[in-house]
Amino acid sequence: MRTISPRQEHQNEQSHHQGGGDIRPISDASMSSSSPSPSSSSSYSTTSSTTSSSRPIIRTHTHLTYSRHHLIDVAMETIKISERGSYINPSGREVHVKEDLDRAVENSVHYCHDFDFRSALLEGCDATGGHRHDPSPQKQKQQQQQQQQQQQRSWRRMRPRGSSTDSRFAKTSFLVVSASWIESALELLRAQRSSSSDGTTMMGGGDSSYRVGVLNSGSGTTPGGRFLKGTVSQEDCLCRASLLYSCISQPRFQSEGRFYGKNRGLKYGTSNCVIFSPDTVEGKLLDNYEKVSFVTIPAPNAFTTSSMSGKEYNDVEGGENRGMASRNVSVVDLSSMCGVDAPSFFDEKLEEKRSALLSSLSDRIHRALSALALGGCTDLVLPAFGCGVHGNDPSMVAGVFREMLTDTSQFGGRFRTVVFAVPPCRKQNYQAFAAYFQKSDRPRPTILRTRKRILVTGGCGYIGSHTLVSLLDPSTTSGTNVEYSIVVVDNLVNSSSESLRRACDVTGLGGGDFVVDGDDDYGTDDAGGRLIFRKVDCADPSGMRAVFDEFVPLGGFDAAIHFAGLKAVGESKTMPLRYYRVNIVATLTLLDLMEEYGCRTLVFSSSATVYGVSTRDRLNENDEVGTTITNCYGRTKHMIEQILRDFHASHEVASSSSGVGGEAASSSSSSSADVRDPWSVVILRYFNPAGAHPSGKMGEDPSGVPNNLMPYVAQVAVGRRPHVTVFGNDYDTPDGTGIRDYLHVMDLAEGHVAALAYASDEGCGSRVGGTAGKGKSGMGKISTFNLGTGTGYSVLDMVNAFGRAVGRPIPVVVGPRRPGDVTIYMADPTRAKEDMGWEAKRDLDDMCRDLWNPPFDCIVAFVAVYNQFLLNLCLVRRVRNIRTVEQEDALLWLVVQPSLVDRCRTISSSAIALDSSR
Ligand SMILES: O=c1ccn([C@@H]2O[C@H](COP(=O)(O)OP(=O)(O)O[C@H]3O[C@H](CO)[C@H](O)[C@H](O)[C@H]3O)[C@@H](O)[C@H]2O)c(=O)[nH]1
Repeated sequence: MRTISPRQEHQNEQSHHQGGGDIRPISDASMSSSSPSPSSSSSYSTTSSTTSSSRPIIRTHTHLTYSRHHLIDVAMETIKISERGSYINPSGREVHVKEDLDRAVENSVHYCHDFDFRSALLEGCDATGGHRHDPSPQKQKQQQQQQQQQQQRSWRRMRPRGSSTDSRFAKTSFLVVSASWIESALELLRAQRSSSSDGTTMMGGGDSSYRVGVLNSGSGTTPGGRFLKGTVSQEDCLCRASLLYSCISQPRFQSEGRFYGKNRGLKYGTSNCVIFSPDTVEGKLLDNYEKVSFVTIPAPNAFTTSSMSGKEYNDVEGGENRGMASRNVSVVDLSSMCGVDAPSFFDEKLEEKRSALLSSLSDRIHRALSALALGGCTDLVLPAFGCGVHGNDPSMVAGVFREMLTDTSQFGGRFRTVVFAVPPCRKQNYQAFAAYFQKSDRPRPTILRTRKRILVTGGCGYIGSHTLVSLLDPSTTSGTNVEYSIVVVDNLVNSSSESLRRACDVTGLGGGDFVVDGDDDYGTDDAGGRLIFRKVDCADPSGMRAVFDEFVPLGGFDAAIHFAGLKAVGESKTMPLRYYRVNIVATLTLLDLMEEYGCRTLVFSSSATVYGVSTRDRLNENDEVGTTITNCYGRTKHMIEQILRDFHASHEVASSSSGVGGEAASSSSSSSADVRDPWSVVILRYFNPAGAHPSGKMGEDPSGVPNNLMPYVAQVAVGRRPHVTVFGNDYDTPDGTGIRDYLHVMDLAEGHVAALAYASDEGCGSRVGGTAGKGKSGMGKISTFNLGTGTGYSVLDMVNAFGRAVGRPIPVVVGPRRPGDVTIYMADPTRAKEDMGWEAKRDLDDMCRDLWNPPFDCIVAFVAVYNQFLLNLCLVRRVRNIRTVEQEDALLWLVVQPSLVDRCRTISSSAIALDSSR
């Protein structure tokens, strides 16, 4: 169990926690300098203000969420690499970094708070690194001369051939990317290198004279922030992924008056001292490491201003901001960047504080850019400086950067490419920077994908886990502007978190590391984790509250998909109270918390069973529901639909009575929220889901005897059961057996993506999973959709189709009708197609083929059991040595199915080969 609540954890980290992003484990294959495979990466969120065809394309890998322990291990390994001076690369070769690392450490420069960057830039040299505290003028002069000579030597070594600090480019090329900083730096290096080698040119010409510099929004008091403690601020991530820590943690930066010494001596805030670390060894486990320069300076902290006056802030925030105007640092016009919030800032005191913050921000950004320019950096990777837990307004920060970097400004043309890298989880930061670095006469970004965080209850089950695949798969959501990160809550009563690992596996998102289990002290997904798991019962208010609380600092949830609940029709008849308690209470708990935390978009997993015993062949959403339902499970679904309608209606009443002026509605808790967002609810009535993910790695795994037809048929096909009992062949249908609307589970999964887009007004529902639709918006509404194909198949159709997929007939025995079964149950799916643009794409053969595709891992597991069995036979010659039910079950499979044994043998050998190659 967690020993510290995520909220506490977040608060504890606030002083150094910058907003995450570059979790880049030392062993992460994506560190490799080779191009990422399409399945493990996605290119997105690239906004450029130039039309240059040769601009670097930043590809961003999926961001993984790692346990804090893992991150600490990575940090320790980084330290060891620094000490050892070498590392073993992925090919097993020892790569020596010592020489370059020593040089980077030695050449790291400290600029004191009064170092005059402006003059240094004008002179085109870096001067001395600035020592303010020299005791005598004579000694100071002597020291300066010495240092100048030393620096000149250093710069001669470091400065790229053919360039000087005052070299200028025709134009700076800007990019805003949803990616991590190191990743962006690596891509810049690759892009520059390829533009040099293939003869095409970057802005300003492609040659080898480039140096990539990264702005590190660092801790003022502790080198590397808390990277040794496994946290995920920008600095933490940079220090794990490079050898920057060795450069900034040197004792000479700790002494009084120097960077850390100076900052530690301040009562409030941080100073504007700067450390420039040239050509720091970066990318520890790349085949060959790269060299990137870093400038380290703390970002001003917006929260500091709330506890003091603007004057105080100016005075104490390093104490160096006084007199900034006299150093002629350009301060951006405040009114131009106040956006919609502007009026609230014109409170006199707030205005004063904001002005002070802006001054400090301008000063620090100026100093950071100056240090990078003096250091000969031609291409920059910049963060949303201080826009994480330091609370700076991203529009303000982007505005300051623009003021300093664009064409006519001070650094206009000073750099060749400037990449603003914003971790995917920081969509507001991304949008602010995209807005500032995209002018109307320049092409709009073709894709501006934002990340939405979705809470999925019951996500480990059959339909839930397949839906995760669709939500995570870029090809499913390619028609939308969004990308999803998912938090799954599930009590695992009837499922396993293994399905999440499989979901990650089939989407190429990183296997087991991707899943964060609730039983350990793991970090949050501040770095943009795509799939997080919390083992929580949806009906447990405190457990669920902890999950909502945990994600508040990260922006909370944009929507929820509610799968959690019990679903066995037969069981529900024998334990009705359990069904009512679990299904209804879980929903009420979820709704309460969604309301409280302002998450107002819900997709609910209902069932066609709510239509009850209908006499209509094709059911549409306006048909009567509820009156003829034959089991408690179905009634819980119907009741929840009713609850959702009542709940939604109550908000419509509240918002209409609150009026434009936001007059109080009846309930105080809802009235404040009602003027913000309307509730959008989509109820999905599933018909008969069947099939599995085509990879064969996922599927339905019912415990005990399957209730539904297709899982039962599958067990007969593998010899686990002798035959299928057909429940009645005297129905009024062509072959006498019942007809149902069977739907491929991946079509059903895509129906949820469409529903989410529809409910959230993403305007792209028409492209998700189906053909042309109108893509209407369901925002603010409650809508109900049938998810079915509109085509019916009889029991015998299904059994025969499966027999075709398997390659032999499936034995059937005709039995009596099953009580409660109806003759025909088919969907009229027109509304889903017209409103959400969704329709089923897969047919009966797809369903049977994918269901038959046996899970690879499962076969390998059986091979292991089979081998164990043979061993036992040899040793003891008694079958009794097979000890577990699973072993007996597996043995039964293997004995009954010799063909499967053969397949197992074949696959077994390739599995061994696979293992040894890893
Ligand atoms: O061993 C079996 C199992 C089923 N059937 C027949 O196969 C058809 C499908 O039966 P399922 O149990 O697979 O599915 P149902 O249509 O009965 O019910 C399913 O679909 C419903 C909506 O159509 C509800 O969602 C319900 O919860 C869900 O179990 C029926 O004619 C049934 O009589 C057999 O002949 N033999």
